[in-house]
Amino acid sequence: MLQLDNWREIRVSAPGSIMLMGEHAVLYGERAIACAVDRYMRLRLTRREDRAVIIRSALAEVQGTLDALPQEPRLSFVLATVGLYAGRLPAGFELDIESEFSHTVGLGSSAAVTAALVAALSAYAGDDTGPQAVFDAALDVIHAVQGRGSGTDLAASVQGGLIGYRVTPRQLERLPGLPEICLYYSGYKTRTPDVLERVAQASKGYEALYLDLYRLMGRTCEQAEAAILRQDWPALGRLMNIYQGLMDALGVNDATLAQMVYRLRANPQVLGCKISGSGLGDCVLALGADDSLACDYQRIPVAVSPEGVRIEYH
Ligand SMILES: C[C@@](O)(CCO)CC(=O)[O-]
Repeated sequence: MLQLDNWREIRVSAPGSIMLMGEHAVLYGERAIACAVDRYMRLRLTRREDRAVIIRSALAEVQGTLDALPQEPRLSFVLATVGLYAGRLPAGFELDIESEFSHTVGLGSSAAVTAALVAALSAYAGDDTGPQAVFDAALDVIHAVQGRGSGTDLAASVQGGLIGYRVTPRQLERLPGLPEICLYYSGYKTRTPDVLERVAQASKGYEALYLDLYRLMGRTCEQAEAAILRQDWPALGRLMNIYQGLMDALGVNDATLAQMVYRLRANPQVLGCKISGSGLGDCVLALGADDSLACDYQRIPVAVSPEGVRIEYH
């Protein structure tokens, strides 16, 4: 408890994350694989004597009090998190948010900022800051802001490393590392809730077929976990390609993403590649790297971050 009494500043970092496999199917009870990546969201929280709340980030600045915070859609996850804790905090605070990655690329910035802020405010409130408590509170915020969400990227961000994950019954296993992976940003994205709505519309009249697709995605993901455990990278690449075919069947592939995928697959150094995340834009993930695509699409080299949410008291 000494650290809770004496701190002047709480610093929290949380890694970004990517989905390696399991997109969409994880919402239907199948397993997913995600990893924390070495790009971090960093927060600095200093306490105030009064009830003022001042939040500064590259996206927006907000000033209010614990009792009345303004609306700011660009900080919806941050403000929802503050709202969750406002009644339990002894006084106001100033918060500086710095991100090592843009919120437009698919590195799970909403999950990372929510995880980091839940940890910071839990520390300030004297609550449990363990990974399970941070995960549960952050998932509540994500559900409140965006509706559905499996929490896969959040789990990776909180725990760090490469993880196998299932929603119910909740399972989370650490997996060993990966060889070189690389993301390529398509230049546009469709919000996950909108992609989910498109899939829901497309599945009308084909519900049983879609459930079979989710089951196949789940089997593919389980085999991918086995390939990771035995470090069989050609097999993992092949399974990524199979999963990409299933994403296409689901209707979340498009012409640009398909072209990126096929250009990457033309390189023998790329063992496999697929959309990472919900689809209809955002990023393609390659197992291996390819320089030729980098002149047309932003290349985002990433490595697995063994570290999840980290709290420091100063
Ligand atoms: C499409 C989805 O499976 C992945 C989005 O990154 C949604 C989710 O898991 O919450």
